[in-house]
Amino acid sequence: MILVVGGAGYIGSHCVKELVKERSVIVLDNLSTGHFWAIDEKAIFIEGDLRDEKVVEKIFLSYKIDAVMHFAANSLVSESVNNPIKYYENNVAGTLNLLKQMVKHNINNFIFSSTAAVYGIPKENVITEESFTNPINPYGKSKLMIEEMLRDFQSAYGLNYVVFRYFNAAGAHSSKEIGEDHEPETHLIPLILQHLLGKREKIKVFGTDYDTLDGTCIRDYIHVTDIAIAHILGLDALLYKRIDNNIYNLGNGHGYSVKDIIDMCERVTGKKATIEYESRRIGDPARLIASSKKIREQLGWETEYNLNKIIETAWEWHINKNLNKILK
Ligand SMILES: NC(=O)c1ccc[n+]([C@@H]2O[C@H](COP(=O)([O-])OP(=O)(O)OC[C@H]3O[C@@H](n4cnc5c(N)ncnc54)[C@H](O)[C@@H]3O)[C@@H](O)[C@H]2O)c1
Ligand SMILES: O=c1ccn([C@@H]2O[C@H](COP(=O)(O)OP(=O)(O)O[C@H]3O[C@H](CO)[C@@H](O)[C@H](O)[C@H]3O)[C@@H](O)[C@H]2O)c(=O)[nH]1
Repeated sequence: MILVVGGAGYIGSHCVKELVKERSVIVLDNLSTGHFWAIDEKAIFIEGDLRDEKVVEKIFLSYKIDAVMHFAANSLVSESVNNPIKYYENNVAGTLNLLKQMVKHNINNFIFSSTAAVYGIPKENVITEESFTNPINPYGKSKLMIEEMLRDFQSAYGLNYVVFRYFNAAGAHSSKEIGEDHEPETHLIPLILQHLLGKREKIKVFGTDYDTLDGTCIRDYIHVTDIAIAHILGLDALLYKRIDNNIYNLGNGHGYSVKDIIDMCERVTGKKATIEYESRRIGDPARLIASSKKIREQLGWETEYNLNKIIETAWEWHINKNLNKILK
């Protein structure tokens, strides 16, 4: 049985959908940013907080857990700058609590959601796992601290782990049942699509004076189901001892500017956006593009969704969600 912590959230719920095809799954989530409706009905759900030792211990005593996938975190960069306590408490202390219980109950396999934010402002145009890590905000720092904690737990207690550093997760499940649904929403693609659906007056572009071709920031967008598939491959590799203790970037290897994304959203939806140009958002690096060569070579990961398909699935999900609301 696989324990998915944060399985009601955006990326966690997509991983649960893949996992339940082959395995028994139990989800622990406090529903702080996730949704009960997003959890696949084949999974067992326990509403609780990962910082609550009793809740976590009860799960480990009640079920035979083969591996833990850990998605639960707070992950808003600007919030982390203003409220670092929340980030060190939930991300770092919460993960420590989970790992302590894993050691106590002799559960050795762990998959962790890290982020491109651990690289800070990278020097390279394309980032490999060997690129220097130098996070510039408490969110990125909290994730890097956990990565370091994992190394120590490996050498002291024999914990086997895989860390995935996601670049910009986007898109929605092909069933249109689940997709990105954050409140407040801060991510570029859902904000543009909400605007094009008439739910927001305009789309703001943060910064037009970056050292990029059109002056706006460049990111590497990766479909949430491609991320989920990487987790399945990582899990199998861990359980069948083909790898241990590895860190992998998850991205498509293509960089798109904010303007490119708006253009593509307009093309997919057939609608025209109203754009407002603003000054830079604090803490945004100009360019984040992943090399995912390592996971492609070692685990045979292949991505299925290009930017066009990412935005198409996201758009279908937004329309479907809107329809469901109208019908209710
Ligand atoms: N979305 C991205 O582009 C992106 C990029 C890089 C890394 N990540 C990382 O991926 C993971 C998932 O991101 P997401 O976008 O799905 O976020 P999300 O907010 O949608 O999901 C997080 C889930 O964890 C739950 N949770 C939070 N704190 C908890 C706690 N103390 N106890 C129990 N449950 C708790 C939330 O209710 C939610 O369901 C996070 O760790 C995030 O840092 C996300
Ligand atoms: O209204 C908006 C929202 C965003 N942006 C820009 O769009 C780009 C993408 O922003 P966003 O969608 O907020 O994602 P990121 O800030 O790049 O962060 C995401 O991707 C990172 C990895 O690359 C992860 O660490 C984070 O958890 C995840 O939120 C950035 O240049 C933003 O400045 C705008 O111009 N206008």
